[in-house]
Amino acid sequence: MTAIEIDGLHKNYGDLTALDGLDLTVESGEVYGFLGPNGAGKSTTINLLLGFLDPSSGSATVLGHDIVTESQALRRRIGVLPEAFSPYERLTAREHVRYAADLKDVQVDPDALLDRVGLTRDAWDRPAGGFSTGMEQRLALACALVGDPELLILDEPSSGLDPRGMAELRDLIREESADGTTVFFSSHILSEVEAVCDRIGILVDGALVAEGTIDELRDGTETHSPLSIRVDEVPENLDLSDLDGVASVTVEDNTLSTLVTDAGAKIEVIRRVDQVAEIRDVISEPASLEALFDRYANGESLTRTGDDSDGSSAEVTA
Ligand SMILES: Nc1ncnc2c1ncn2[C@@H]1O[C@H](COP(=O)(O)OP(=O)(O)OP(=O)(O)O)[C@@H](O)[C@H]1O
Repeated sequence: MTAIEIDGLHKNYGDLTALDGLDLTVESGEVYGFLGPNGAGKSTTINLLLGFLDPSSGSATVLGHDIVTESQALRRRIGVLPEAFSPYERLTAREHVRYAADLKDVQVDPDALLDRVGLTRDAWDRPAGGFSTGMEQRLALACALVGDPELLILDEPSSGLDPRGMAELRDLIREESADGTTVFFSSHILSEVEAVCDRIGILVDGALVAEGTIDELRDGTETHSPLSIRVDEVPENLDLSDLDGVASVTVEDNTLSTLVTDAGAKIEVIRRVDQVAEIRDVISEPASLEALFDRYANGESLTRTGDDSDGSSAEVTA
């Protein structure tokens, strides 16, 4: 079954096109990471899905409900963590959760939910006006979980959370997913969604530029992976310029650091170096997630390690 079906969605704010014909499908039970740089249109998409905005054109359904004509019915079945959650200053944490339950017309055990999101017991009966950003975010998450929703829509859920809070959030998403809940969450950090998402969609300028598992995204574009080779002594005039797929080479002490596009290029580099020097160690790493995201989101070329200005490394012909 399909949890979210978006078909040619456009949203204009005056002359500005925020969504430019977005097509996207999220299957029931999936954890879908909705990635994009600032201003890509992630929050606009979420606000449209929740019926808070009307599309300029196109259509979408959430749990089978049309987002324009059936938004009230669908909101009862989903849990939402909005981008800018701002608690009622005078209401306590417990009162917030009870209020969220009243809105959905469901029974709730506030203590169990507040405990689950890691809000410490001493904060449960304090007015939320004095909460830190991280506490506010945990409270928002507790409210989103009210009524055991079939679909969780989380807009930048880790903002304001410290590393421990982010790890707990990942655990919570995994638990919800194991229970069969569909999770759709937005972020602009690929490493954050990579740990929990089945699939990732990358939104740029209001349209998807890539979609798939992290491995599919890696296979779908040319990214540069670091390969370092430590040798007994780096020979002078080492020239790798004729090798395909070698983006850059730098030397620091006895280590050659290269950026290469594929496994074939790695092997060629190692062979060439092996002919002229004694190899002591080889370290090969996958392309960084940041590089992968940049590649899709900004079409940016990768940072070249030979650009060091302090003179500690030198560029070799590549
Ligand atoms: N109410 C509005 N009126 C006018 N323009 C808007 C409005 N809301 C959003 N925009 C513009 O629409 C575009 C998409 O914004 P949106 O907030 O959806 O992006 P986003 O991907 O969620 O960004 P961020 O990661 O910064 O939250 C941006 O150019 C933004 O300035």
